[in-house]
Amino acid sequence: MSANKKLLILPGDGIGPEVMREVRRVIDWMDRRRMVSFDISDDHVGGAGIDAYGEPITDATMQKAKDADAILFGSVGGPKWDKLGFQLRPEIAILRLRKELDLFANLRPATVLEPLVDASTLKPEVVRGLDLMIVRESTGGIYFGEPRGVEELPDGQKRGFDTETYTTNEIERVGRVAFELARKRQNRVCSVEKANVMQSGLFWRQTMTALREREFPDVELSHMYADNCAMQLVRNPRQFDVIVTSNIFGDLLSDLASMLTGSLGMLPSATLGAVQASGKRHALYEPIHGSAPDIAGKGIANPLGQLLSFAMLLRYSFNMDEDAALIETACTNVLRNGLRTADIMAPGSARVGTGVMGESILRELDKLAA
Ligand SMILES: NC(=O)c1ccc[n+]([C@@H]2O[C@H](COP(=O)([O-])OP(=O)(O)OC[C@H]3O[C@@H](n4cnc5c(N)ncnc54)[C@H](O)[C@@H]3O)[C@@H](O)[C@H]2O)c1
Ligand SMILES: CC(C)[C@H](C(=O)O)[C@@H](O)C(=O)O
Ligand SMILES: [Mg+2]
Repeated sequence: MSANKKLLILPGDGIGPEVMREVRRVIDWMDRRRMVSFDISDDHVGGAGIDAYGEPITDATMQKAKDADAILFGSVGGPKWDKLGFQLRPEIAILRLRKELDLFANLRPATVLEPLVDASTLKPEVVRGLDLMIVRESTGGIYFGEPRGVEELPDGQKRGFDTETYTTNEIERVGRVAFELARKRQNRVCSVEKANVMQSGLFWRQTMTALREREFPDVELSHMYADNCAMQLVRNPRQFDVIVTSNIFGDLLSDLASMLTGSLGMLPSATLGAVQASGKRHALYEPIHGSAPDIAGKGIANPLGQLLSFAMLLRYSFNMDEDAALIETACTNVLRNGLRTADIMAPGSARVGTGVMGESILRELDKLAA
């Protein structure tokens, strides 16, 4: 048993708190079994932050995030806060966390669990056995590039603009994460950009090529245009091992990849910073889905993406590989037993809501730990 692991929980909006509740039950279960003892704090962010404090994320919450060993994030946003203007968007909460904690490597694994082979909109023979890792750069690119804004033109029109920028260091540090991950997997990295139309895309390609020659000659590197990559992910997703790409392309391609696994509600993610001199590494874990306003409050959201994000937290921040595997196995077994939330429903399965899915996972954990 290890103690005093500082965990900050930020459930956010919409289905965020609904799926986070199921993680809290798993944490309580682990606590009861004395597997781990977290020093947990939580706070309001996103729309909930605006309602509680007048801003999506306060400096005090940011400080808690900096002090934490790991952050578990739900999801933010929703129609209630849509009209507040650009500076008060709930989404600023997650963007500020990524930027100020320098969480530059967003790992988005897309793994097809065997019981869900039929849940994908693609044919089983296309997705069976898929195990893909998308490494999305998450503190740069068009999300943060300057200049950005809306300006008046002399002819009376307006013009909105954002800027894609990438420096050598920004590309190399996320590239290193991808190459290092590949070494533990099938040793293949596919770097994705649009070098055919974007200066920053060509620079990304050249920088990745030079990095591989210099530091990772043992790893296979290929390059692909982002539009082709979107098509290839649907045509033959198993051709990929690790994909490394920019912030915006990683956002799009990971939503696409989620449907290979059955549902957006299934995909977890880890967003990691650099290992500091003290040995500490800032890290945030969240499902890739949003606050799903269309189903919020109905108790039908799939909690597995959030639970699997917690499993990633145990593995990456606390080296608790066995406990992470226990949760992952419990999730797979519950699906194997035929339980499905609405988003992954299949003929002959039992449709359950968020709470029953969570309870079934606890029962499964009981069995596995017996
Ligand atoms: N990290 C985040 O906090 C995050 C991520 C993505 C979107 N958002 C925000 O969420 C809000 C809604 O965005 P959106 O509708 O484009 O994307 P979304 O991911 O919230 O929902 C897209 C679709 O997937 C479904 N879905 C998502 N998660 C699910 C789950 N766990 N179980 C079952 N179905 C699920 C939704 O019902 C919806 O039909 C926006 O404000 C957006 O900015 C936040
Ligand atoms: C909510 C939004 C800012 C976020 C992003 O675009 O990065 C989301 O879509 C994600 O994938 O985490
Ligand atoms: Mg997204």
